[in-house]
Formats: sequence, C-alpha cells, structure tokens
Amino acid sequence: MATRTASQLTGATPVLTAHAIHRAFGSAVVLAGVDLTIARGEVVALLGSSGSGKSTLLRVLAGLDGDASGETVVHGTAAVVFQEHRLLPWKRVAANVGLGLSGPDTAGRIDRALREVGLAERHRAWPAELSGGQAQRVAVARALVREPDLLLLDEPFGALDALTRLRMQVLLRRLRAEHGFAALLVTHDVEEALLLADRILLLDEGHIAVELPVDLGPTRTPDDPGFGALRRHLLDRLGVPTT
Ligand SMILES: Nc1ncnc2c1ncn2[C@@H]1O[C@H](COP(=O)(O)OP(=O)(O)OP(=O)(O)O)[C@@H](O)[C@H]1O
Repeated sequence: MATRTASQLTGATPVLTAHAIHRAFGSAVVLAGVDLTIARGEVVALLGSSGSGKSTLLRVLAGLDGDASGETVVHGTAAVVFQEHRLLPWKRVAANVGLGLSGPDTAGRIDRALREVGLAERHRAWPAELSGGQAQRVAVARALVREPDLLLLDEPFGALDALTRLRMQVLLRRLRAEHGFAALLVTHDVEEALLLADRILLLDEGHIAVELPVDLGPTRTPDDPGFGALRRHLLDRLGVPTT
C-alpha cells in the first residue's frame, strides 16, 4: 500500500502512487525506499544534485527499469518525454507523432497535437530538418497525442538554448492549463521548477529530503514576491551559495 501524502489527505485523487521504491547499482544504493504520490492535474518538480537519482526514479515510475523494487501504480495513461527527442530519423514528423497509435481519426489526432505545439505545417518534415526546439516540440506532441493523465518529463528542455527553453516552459504551462494533465518534471533548474510546479521535491541520499508546496499564482514570474525566497531556500538546501 502506498504511503499517504498531503495531496491524498486533502482528498485529491492520485494519478500516481509509488511506494518503497528501491534501486541499487551494485553496492551503490541510489533510491532507498522512495514514497511518492501525485494528484490528478498536479505538476510536481523533482530537483536534486547531479547523480542524486532523479532520472533513475523517473525511469522506475515509467516502468522502464525492471531491476527496481517497490510498487508503482499509475491511475490512467502516462507518457514520457526525455531530454533527447528520440524521434525516429527514418520517419516523417507525423509518423513519429503517431507511432503505435491506432483507432479512429488517427490522422486528425496527430494533426491536432502538432497544431498545439505550433508545428502543423511541418508534419511532412524529416526529424533532421528540424531545429532542436522544434524536435522537442514534436516529442511533446507525440506524448500529447496519447491524451496522458500523467506526463513524465526527464529534463525535457535541458538540451535547449535559454530562449527556446523559456518558450517551451510557456508552452508547457499553456498545455497544462488546457489539458489538465499531471506531470513529474525532472529538472536541474530551480527557476524552471518554481515557474512550473505546484510542489517541489528534492531528492537527496536516496530519499525525498524536502517537499515544498509552491503557493505562487498560475501566471507567476521570477519577479513575484515570494519567488526569490523560495529560490534561495531551495538553492540553500542544494548547497549552492546565493550570496
Ligand atoms: N545503468 C547504470 N549503471 C550503473 N550506475 C548507474 C546507472 N544509471 C545510473 N547510475 C548511477 O546512479 C546514480 C543516479 O543517476 P541518475 O542519472 O538517476 O542521477 P540524476 O540525479 O538524474 O543525475 P543528473 O542530474 O546528472 O542527470 C549515479 O551515481 C549514476 O552513476
């Protein structure tokens, strides 16, 4: 049975429950019994120092790691977006978005997903013809087309330049408002976490060491009162000097 968390105690329906997640590589224990609940529609950012196990946890939750122990239940459909777009170079954009998709109106669904990320006109392009930001938007469309209840995002904008990254953050915020999906966002970037998340978790020494609700408005910016204090608090917990 999964451990109860604040979101369950307030009555929100979970989209993901994970209990006692444990993963070691040889004698190195990376996840030492992680409990995690994500409420329906909630965006949770997962921060932690390099090597703290963020990607490992995401892979376990996505069902991509058969060697972990513990229990994960996703109540609905999950889709994953990685730091690399992972598009198949021999398939056009539309075919990449529709990979494995079946059922009625597949072409219409692909078209709508591409329109939502602003790339409807590139549906016949090859992945090699896209910029890094465009390819990552196709990867987001490929996740969206599955109408996920939960997006698992592993540093999805980590390989992009600063400006494209900001644009992608705005896009994700808009898509979330329109679709209401929940998300687990693995990121190195404290500002990105504060801009996008309802709750921030900090992974340290195999455990969730900090759980921080982000009580800022949905259209928050770094200039908002409260943003700076949360930023300093998180950087302090990450051991990064701010003065
Ligand atoms: N397949 C593997 N074999 C051996 N060790 C691994 C493997 N995958 C991850 N690790 C180790 O597990 C630890 C956590 O790695 P992970 O990639 O999850 O960290 P992370 O927090 O996502 O790091 P970063 O922020 O740098 O991406 C690291 O010490 C890493 O070397």
